[in-house]
Amino acid sequence: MGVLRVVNLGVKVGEKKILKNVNLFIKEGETFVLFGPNGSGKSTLLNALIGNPSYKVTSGRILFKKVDITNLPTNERVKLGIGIAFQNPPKISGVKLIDVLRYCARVGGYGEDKILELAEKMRMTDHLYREINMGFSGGEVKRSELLQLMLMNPDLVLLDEPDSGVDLENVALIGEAIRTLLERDKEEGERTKSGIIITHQGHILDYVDADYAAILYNGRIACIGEPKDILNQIRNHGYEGCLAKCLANMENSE
Ligand SMILES: Nc1ncnc2c1ncn2[C@@H]1O[C@H](COP(=O)(O)OP(=O)(O)OP(=O)(O)O)[C@@H](O)[C@H]1O
Repeated sequence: MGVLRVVNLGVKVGEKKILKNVNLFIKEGETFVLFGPNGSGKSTLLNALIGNPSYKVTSGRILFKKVDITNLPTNERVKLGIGIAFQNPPKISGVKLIDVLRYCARVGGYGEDKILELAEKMRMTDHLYREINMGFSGGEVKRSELLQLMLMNPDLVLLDEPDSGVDLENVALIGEAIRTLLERDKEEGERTKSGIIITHQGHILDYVDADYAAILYNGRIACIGEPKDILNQIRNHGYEGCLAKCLANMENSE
């Protein structure tokens, strides 16, 4: 069953058209990896999926669990089961991490004990009463974002560069957490959680055996394939070379 269907999506930020015609279909239990050059619109796509009002949908539709969410506010999308870990979440003075975690735990149906258990697991116990993201290191920000997601327990997990700027030990911790969040240790047919992971270097792929990947380029999604294969092609041929190869393969198979 399809959990997310994005049809002909166009999105602009301010006056700039970023996404032109994005089409995406994700089944229940599937994890999808999105590559693409800086500024190609990967974060824009995730922001549009979660309903950030700065990202205006100019065309197309977003369907989640068969509900048209294109015009729904973010809190309604969260209630339906979408969660996001931002690349650069805001620092909010006066709001402590624990306050945000309590909101997340309410969404996920968990109590205070689960907050403490997962905070320890994500090594964030010492940060609970600090203002959120204020002075957090890069790795701490990523662990905090994941902790929030773990407490919300969403059905569709949107992860914007969870592995960027993270040291090797933290990549392992984050990788294990994402694997659990996306139920990657369960058998294929038993997974109910789906995800989109944006990554540049692909470190996270050492921990999460994603189902497939694609490149966002020129406002569109192209070059769908096996994640490590696509990553190698990008490494060896660059984005444009990779896209040219994909096009050639498609023509040969027709
Ligand atoms: N609030 C904004 N106002 C103006 N332009 C914006 C805004 N947010 C994003 N953009 C522009 O939209 C384009 C796409 O940005 P986006 O962050 O989606 O790219 P990305 O693929 O995630 O890049 P990266 O790999 O560098 O994180 C960029 O040119 C960016 O400058």
